Amino acid sequence: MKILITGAQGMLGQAIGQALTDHEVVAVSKKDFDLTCPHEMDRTLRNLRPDYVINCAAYTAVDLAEKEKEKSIAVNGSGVEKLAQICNQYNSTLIHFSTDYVFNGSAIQPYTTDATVDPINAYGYSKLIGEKAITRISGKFYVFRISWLYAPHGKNFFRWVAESEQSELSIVDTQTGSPTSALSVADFVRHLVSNDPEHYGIYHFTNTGEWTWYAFAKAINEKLNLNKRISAVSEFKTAAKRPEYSVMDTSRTSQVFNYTIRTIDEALDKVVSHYKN
Ligand SMILES: NC(=O)C1=CN([C@@H]2O[C@H](COP(=O)(O)OP(=O)(O)OC[C@H]3O[C@@H](n4cnc5c(N)ncnc54)[C@H](OP(=O)(O)O)[C@@H]3O)[C@@H](O)[C@H]2O)C=CC1
Ligand SMILES: Cc1cn([C@H]2C[C@H](O)[C@@H](COP(=O)(O)OP(=O)(O)O[C@H]3O[C@@H](C)C(=O)[C@@H](O)[C@H]3O)O2)c(=O)[nH]c1=O
Repeated sequence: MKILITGAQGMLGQAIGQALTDHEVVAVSKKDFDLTCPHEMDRTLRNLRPDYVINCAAYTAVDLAEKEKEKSIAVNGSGVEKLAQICNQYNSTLIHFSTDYVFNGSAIQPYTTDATVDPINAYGYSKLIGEKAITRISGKFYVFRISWLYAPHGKNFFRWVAESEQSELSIVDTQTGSPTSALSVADFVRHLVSNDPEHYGIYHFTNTGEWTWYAFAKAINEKLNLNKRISAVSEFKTAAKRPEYSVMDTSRTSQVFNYTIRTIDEALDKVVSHYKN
């Protein structure tokens, strides 16, 4: 397969690039494929005619988005809309990633894909605009809502806990979600590209199980033998609100794609082992 990966230098883009070694991959980053430059995107797809476009490019600064709403929408909303149109025009299947932050967090059981969306921060709102545009344009598309992404590389919570010089961390235990390894997402994408059921739509992909950020930090601390003192707090002041509960139901994804998803604990073990080596 000929595959274009956008946002290839980001955390997920790198992980997916490393997982797709059996395919002809063209990896592009913001400087040559900017979601806010339709002509650049059109030219690339016209020349390349990829079977798949895996869009890992996004505006992901959750707190900054509160101040930069327009910019976040230009990338995650209008930019994604344009990309979906261009994929349609050149008959490429679009694989796109959205977020658990499209939900308001008031649920008490895992969100299914048809649960009501109601983002409570600007980033979630901008991602929802992108999802809706892709669905409206239709065509050959997969949107995977993922959550709390981390990896041995890139900027993420796992690396912050592992590398912070602070010996004591105070972490919220009032938000619950499913930390998801970018290595797991990449493995799933590899499986999808080789076994595409052409069953397009919106899906949830997370490692299975749930932790609070505090529980996640404790698990990282233990598995890496960091010996930090980690305490639970009920509040950590941030510019953007975060959902209190954003666990997503992944059962449909497992069924449709015939794929067993790793648990949060197994996935963390794997990231820890990569991180150490
Ligand atoms: N990180 C997380 O916890 C989660 C992420 N997601 C989603 O997963 C996807 C991948 O996220 P992740 O890998 O963490 O994100 P990163 O921020 O690590 O990577 C995103 C990449 O997109 C690039 N980018 C930013 N703006 C543009 C633009 N206008 N045009 C082209 N490229 C651009 C960034 O470049 P530069 O750095 O130079 O700006 C960066 O390399 C995103 O869709 C995100 O919304 C969903 C849930 C959780
Ligand atoms: C630095 C710090 C953060 N926290 C809290 C704040 C927040 O609730 C939680 C995690 O903080 P982060 O800023 O790493 O996480 P955040 O940027 O909210 O992560 C989100 O990113 C976007 C892109 C997504 O799509 C989401 O799925 C989610 O992964 O930890 C503490 O409790 N103590 C601390 O010292």
